[in-house]
Amino acid sequence: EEVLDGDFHIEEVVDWPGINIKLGQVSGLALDPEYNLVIFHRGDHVWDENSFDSRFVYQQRGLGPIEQNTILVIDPSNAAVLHSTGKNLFYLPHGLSIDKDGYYWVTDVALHQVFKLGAHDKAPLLTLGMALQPGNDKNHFCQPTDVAVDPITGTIYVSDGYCNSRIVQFSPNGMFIMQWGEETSSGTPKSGQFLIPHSLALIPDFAQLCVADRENGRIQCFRLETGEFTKEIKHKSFGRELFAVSYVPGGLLFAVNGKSYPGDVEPVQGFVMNFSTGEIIDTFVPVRKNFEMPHDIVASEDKTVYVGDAHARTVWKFVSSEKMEHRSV
Ligand SMILES: O=C(N[C@@H](O)C(=O)O)c1ccccc1
Repeated sequence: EEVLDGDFHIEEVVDWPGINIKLGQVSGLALDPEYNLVIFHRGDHVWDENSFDSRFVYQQRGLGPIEQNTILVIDPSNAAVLHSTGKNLFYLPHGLSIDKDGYYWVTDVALHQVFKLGAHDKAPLLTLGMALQPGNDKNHFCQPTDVAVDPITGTIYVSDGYCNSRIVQFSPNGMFIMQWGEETSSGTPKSGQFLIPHSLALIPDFAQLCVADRENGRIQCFRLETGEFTKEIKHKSFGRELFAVSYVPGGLLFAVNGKSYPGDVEPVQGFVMNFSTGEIIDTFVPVRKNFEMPHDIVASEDKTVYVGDAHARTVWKFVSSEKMEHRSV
């Protein structure tokens, strides 16, 4: 297929007005069944060094939940806000994914919870974790980062989290099934060890789940059924941190890395990889503004890619250049 060889290039759609949408810290992006872009952002709340104590207990409850709508549904072509929801529910939004039935699955690192929401509902349909109580067992998370739902079985996978190092598997109705993963010990990180499992990409074609193992600067993939390690994808150009992954049926894996530390040579950028070989096919950066903390990435089958930035508080749209050429003709 032509996209898996060298002539594949991703470029920003520089006339897409979405970068002007007024947003808080953008934490999660997803596409709904109509290919609308859905943005999960923090409104007027921010995650900074005062947000948690040393035991990961959220310190800013007094602020109350975010009063703005934290979930925006955006028209992919003209970036119009089609629908917004999610006010007075969350304290620190993090991950967002949308299942094949169009339900939203979100995580909140302050509440240490995972929620299933209908696109037009106010109250969650399912809640996992105990509000504001960090923990590490069958019904407590610690700053859970993302959710992925198997389109075939409905099985729920949660990446948990900043202060745990595991992937937790639940049945479609939220019963704990099993977990895998452990803290990274000193020395070279081993397979199945994590240092902030930060983002999930479910790979239906290969029955695998890939995890952005953020502070280990790598992607690890596992068998959906068993949690058995299948492969690691790691490149020097990732630098120290790999923040997010997104898979497109047909074999492409997209990712964004973390901002460079002073003295690092690897720039902050997006990556397009061949899932099967792990090879990098292309890298990309925005033309307008700069990546500051690209926090999530989502891609669709037609190679449209969105990146959301928690520090730049913006979302960019990218497309593959051959598509761009048709557009320019
Ligand atoms: O990583 C951090 N935040 C991001 O992931 C995010 O989700 O905003 C963070 C780390 C230390 C202090 C405050 C924030």
